[in-house]
Amino acid sequence: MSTRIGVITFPGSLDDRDAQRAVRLAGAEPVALWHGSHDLEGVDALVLPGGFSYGDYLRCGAIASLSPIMTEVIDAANAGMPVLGICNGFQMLTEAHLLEGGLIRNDHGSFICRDQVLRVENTDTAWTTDFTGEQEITIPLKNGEGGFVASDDVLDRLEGEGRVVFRYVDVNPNGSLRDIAGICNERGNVVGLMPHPEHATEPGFGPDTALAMRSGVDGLAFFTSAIQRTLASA
Ligand SMILES: NC(=O)CC[C@H](N)C(=O)O
Repeated sequence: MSTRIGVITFPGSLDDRDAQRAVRLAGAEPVALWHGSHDLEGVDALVLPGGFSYGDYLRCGAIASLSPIMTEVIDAANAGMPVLGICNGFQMLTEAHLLEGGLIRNDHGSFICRDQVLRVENTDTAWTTDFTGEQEITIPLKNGEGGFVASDDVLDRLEGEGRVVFRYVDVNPNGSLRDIAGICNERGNVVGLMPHPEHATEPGFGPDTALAMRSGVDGLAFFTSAIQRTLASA
């Protein structure tokens, strides 16, 4: 039986279909879940996708983090289920306090869209075991509120505990403190990042490989990692 990975659609989600496709390309079964439901339909892992939930009103992800299904997401995350928040999904995970810190407006004040190089600094999380340590990957970045902020204490703790999972390389595109692109919770089952792995899973449809000199499918390993994790704990 294949791993079933749920992708939650919120009002204003944009990348839910791409996330479902990435799950399928990685070899798992995508399960479409709705924010207004209280049923995770027995999935083995969860993706909170990118987009503009509730039109980014209040703060990006703030209203969606109060959706009915988030009660179940929080319970599942606390029980150890692999949960990945991508961009708007990362914003929701910080708003729901499943991840520390917060995301604020890019320091240059504009929406940004680019192929971004990241360094994978923790390969022990549920979503990164298929990377090698210090591996540099290129995946798309597209957001208006991607600046990661936290107090010095929290930043020191995240770094000290190896919970900075991804760091921006070459360019810091948004003013994120300490070049942080993504983090995980203490257990390593909940991961959030601003760039978009689901958009780099299919040759010819991801980053500009001529420019990046890379495969263009660096995002696939997020999903294959989660599949390995769910099979290992089955
Ligand atoms: N791609 C996204 O998920 C964007 C998230 C959010 N709407 C922002 O602009 O910051």
